[in-house]
Parts: sequence; C-alpha cells; structure tokens
Amino acid sequence: MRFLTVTPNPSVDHTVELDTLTRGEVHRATAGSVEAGGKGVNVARVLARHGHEATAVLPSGGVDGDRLETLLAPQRVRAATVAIAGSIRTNTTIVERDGTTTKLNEPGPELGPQDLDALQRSVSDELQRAPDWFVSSGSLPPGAPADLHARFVRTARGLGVRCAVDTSGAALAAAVDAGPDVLKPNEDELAELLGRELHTVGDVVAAAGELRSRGVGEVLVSLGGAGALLVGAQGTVWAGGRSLVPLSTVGAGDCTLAGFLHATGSPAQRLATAVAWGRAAVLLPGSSVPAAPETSAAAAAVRTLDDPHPDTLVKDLQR
Ligand SMILES: Nc1ncnc2c1ncn2[C@@H]1O[C@H](COP(=O)(O)OP(=O)(O)O)[C@@H](O)[C@H]1O
Ligand SMILES: O=P(O)(O)OC[C@H]1O[C@](O)(COP(=O)(O)O)[C@@H](O)[C@@H]1O
Repeated sequence: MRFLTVTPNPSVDHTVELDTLTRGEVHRATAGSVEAGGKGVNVARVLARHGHEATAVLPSGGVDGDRLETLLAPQRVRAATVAIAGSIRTNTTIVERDGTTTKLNEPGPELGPQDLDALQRSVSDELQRAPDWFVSSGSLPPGAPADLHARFVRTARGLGVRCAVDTSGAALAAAVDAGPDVLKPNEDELAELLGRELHTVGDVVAAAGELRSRGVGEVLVSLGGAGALLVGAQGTVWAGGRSLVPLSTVGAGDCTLAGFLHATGSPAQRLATAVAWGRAAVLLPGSSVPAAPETSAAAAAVRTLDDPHPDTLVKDLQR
C-alpha cells in the first residue's frame, strides 16, 4: 500500500537510559541514542519497514533539521521536506531501568505564514498522488493554527483519500469536526478532549461514541499497558496481552496506528495487529520501530474480546 504522513512538528528524538531518575541529582546515563522522530515520521518509518511505500511530509530547518534528514535517509521513507526559517526541535526521553518513561517535548520552531503555506502546498501536492491512507499526526508548533490537521483532513477527504489523525489538545478538538476516518487518541487525550475522567470501558465507549456522532469513522483508543479499544460501526472490540516491562514506550502509539492501517480483515483482526505493533515497539529501545519478524512474534500473544463489559475498569482490561 501507499501511505502519506504529515508531521507539522517533527523532532530529533534523544533517548537517555539510566537506573532511576531523581530530580535535582547528577545522573550517569547507562546508554543513549538518537533517532528521527515525530508522530507521522514514526508511522512512515514502521510502515516502510513492513514493505509499504511511505512518504513523510515534514518541515525541516537548522542543525536539527539536517540531523533529522540524515537519520531518516537510510530508512526507506520518502521524505518530502519543506525548508523552514527556524530550527526543528529535539525531544528528550528518559527511560529508567523499570521501564518508566519520562518525555520532555520541546515546543518546536515558530512557523511563519510562508512556512505554513509551503507545508500546506506540499501536503496538497502529495495528496494528488492518491495514497491509500493519509495520516496527519502530532502536536502543532508555535504559529500553526489549531485547525491545521482539520484543514489537511478536509483536503484529503475532498480528494477521496482516507485519513487518520493522531494529535492532542486544541488540534484534536478541531480535527474531530473534519470527520477523519480514524482517530487515535490515547486515554488521557480522549479524557482531556471530553473534559471528564474515563475510568470504565463504558466511559471510553461513550466518549468515542460522541466523536463518532460528530463524524469520526472509527475511534482507536490506546490504553498503554491495558491494550486498546476500537469503537466503530460494528461495535466495540478490545485487544491486549499480558503485561510487559517496556524498554521504551516512545513511538508505541505511532506503531499502533500504523499497524491498524496496515491490517485488513475484521475490526478484531485489525485491532489485534495494531496492538501487536504497539507491543513490539515497547520492547525496543528509544524510538526504534519494529520490523515484520518482531510484530509477527508480538501478534502471537495478543487476545481480543468483542463487546467487553461496560463496567470493567480500563486498568483491569489486561487481566
Ligand atoms: N506498558 C506497556 N505494556 C504493554 N503494552 C504497552 C505498554 N505501553 C504501551 N503499550 C502498547 O502500545 C500501545 C500504545 O501505547 P499508548 O501509551 O496507549 O500510546 P501513546 O504512545 O499514543 O500514548 C498500547 O495500546 C499497547 O498495545
Ligand atoms: O508531537 P508531540 O505530541 O510533541 O509528540 C512528539 C513525540 O512523540 C513521538 O512521535 C512518539 O509518539 P508516541 O509515543 O505517542 O507513539 C516521538 O517520536 C516524538 O518525540
């Protein structure tokens, strides 16, 4: 299949591994790594590793822009870079020995009107090539309008291209009303969007139902160690597996969405693939994305459940 992604706020992902993080202390890291990052970039990377044609549209500028392009070059992703005046960001992740992951995401460069025009032109040009899926992902940098993902989705839908969105905050709220085919919030992002806490399966299903009534096709809610729930026209499915000690959870959500779009079959089959790709990602260090042998191995441990009981607590789903 052919995929197009856009990442308005890509990053160089710097991961530092250490024993235990203590605020205010000097730490000696046990390992460190640097990778090309940002949500749409990661979606493109993992799809390319699974043999798909993946194009990633991204702004690039400054020393970190050069670094990101260098890191992306060997990864079989076709990078459609848009030169911007500012320098792209570095995001830092601290992973402790027990798998606890702390992310420090920079705001990113200010995008001026010319940068935004160039980015929108690049997305429109790439959409003319009629990809099978378009993925609009990640936070928005300063200067970008909150409805940037929504604008991309409307352009894609106008051209008949199926689209998925993974973002947060005001950008997520704006994207809902553009009616993407797939929306992938995590539990916290969904709770923030609806302005209420989500404790049970019923809470999540009701929240997802509200988004569907506003025009979203399928809502794929990732739940960290508790797997994921898919709410769509055919009902609700859960998929997950036994608990894992993550090496790094960075990129797990991106791999989950990529697996979902890669898969075919019933909602349960597509969700099981999504969860397998997410679980394979957490077993890799830093922002590394899994290859086919790793996602196939992870798939063997995933189980699914149709219509999980609405009173079940989300945190109890994997038991
Ligand atoms: N601690 C964990 N144990 C097992 N699987 C995990 C863990 N954290 C994440 N995953 C897998 O990765 C997926 C995405 O993780 P999640 O944290 O929900 O996404 P995001 O990175 O978007 O916040 C989950 O649905 C799950 O399959
Ligand atoms: O755009 P945001 O929300 O700041 O997120 C960017 C960060 O998220 C990642 O794309 C990882 O995302 P997930 O862990 O949600 O899959 C990193 O590569 C990047 O540093």
